[in-house]
Amino acid sequence: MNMMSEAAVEEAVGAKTEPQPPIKMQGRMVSVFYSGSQALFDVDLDVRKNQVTALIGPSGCGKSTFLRCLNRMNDTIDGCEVKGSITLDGADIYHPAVDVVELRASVGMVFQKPNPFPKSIYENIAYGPRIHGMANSKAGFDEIVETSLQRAGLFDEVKDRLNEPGTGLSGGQQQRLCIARAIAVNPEVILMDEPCSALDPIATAKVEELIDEIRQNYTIVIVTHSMQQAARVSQRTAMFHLGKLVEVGDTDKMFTNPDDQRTQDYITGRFG
Ligand SMILES: Nc1ncnc2c1ncn2[C@@H]1O[C@H](COP(=O)(O)OP(=O)(O)OP(=O)(O)O)[C@@H](O)[C@H]1O
Repeated sequence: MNMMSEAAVEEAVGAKTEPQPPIKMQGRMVSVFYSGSQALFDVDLDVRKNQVTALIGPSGCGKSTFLRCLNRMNDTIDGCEVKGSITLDGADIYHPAVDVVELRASVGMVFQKPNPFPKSIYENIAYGPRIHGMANSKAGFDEIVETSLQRAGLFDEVKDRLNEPGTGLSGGQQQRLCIARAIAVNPEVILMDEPCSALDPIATAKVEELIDEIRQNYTIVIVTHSMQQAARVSQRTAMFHLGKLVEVGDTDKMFTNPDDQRTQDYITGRFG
């Protein structure tokens, strides 16, 4: 019998389904407890490579809690316990042999409030690469600093004041500095917890443009309260409610034709 490959069958019938990018991170049955009180319930969620995945849902639904599981930031919270499994390229990130400092370089994080170190712009970027021994000469670090600032779309604005304090930049510039700092240690995934909530609309637009550009090279997971932002920047959206993952799907579908009534109610502003 003449068997056709799956791709050939799709071509023959004119199927338009785009192949999904490979899975970069995978959460299975992820539950989180704070001092025994359960905040996240059995979450199964895949994060796909070179996509932006948006986590949405009403306040307190567990978005940040799930985000922090992806680079073990919850380890830093007393009384917090994570159950289930989370993998990066198929490897368990909670395995006892995992070096958490290395993990957090591979899975970097950008916070709600820009938090540059109280050091120069240059040192904000060079600090991580120095700890990780990524260069062995001044020229090597100069190159990392320039490339990271370029990638974060900030180099032209700061190239003449690299030795001035990072805290002297505008809020939007500080947030792009924090993105450059995450980029400097060669991450594979960048987690962003409401990265624009402290920024004005123009700075927000710049960071959103930047997110769209850098996803070519990285995988991004973003927590946002802004439905417009989720719709603008993400390819996949995951909706949380009361600690549970309600549904996840292509952003276009989630915002036009979600399967779950709770998603419909949330995106149309009926609750949250
Ligand atoms: N450090 C903590 N200690 C104890 N409980 C916590 C802690 N962080 C979060 N929680 C609880 O876990 C639940 C989920 O919180 P989480 O911050 O993950 O939600 P969220 O969806 O990100 O909320 P928001 O949109 O308001 O930031 C909430 O009930 C919250 O009170």
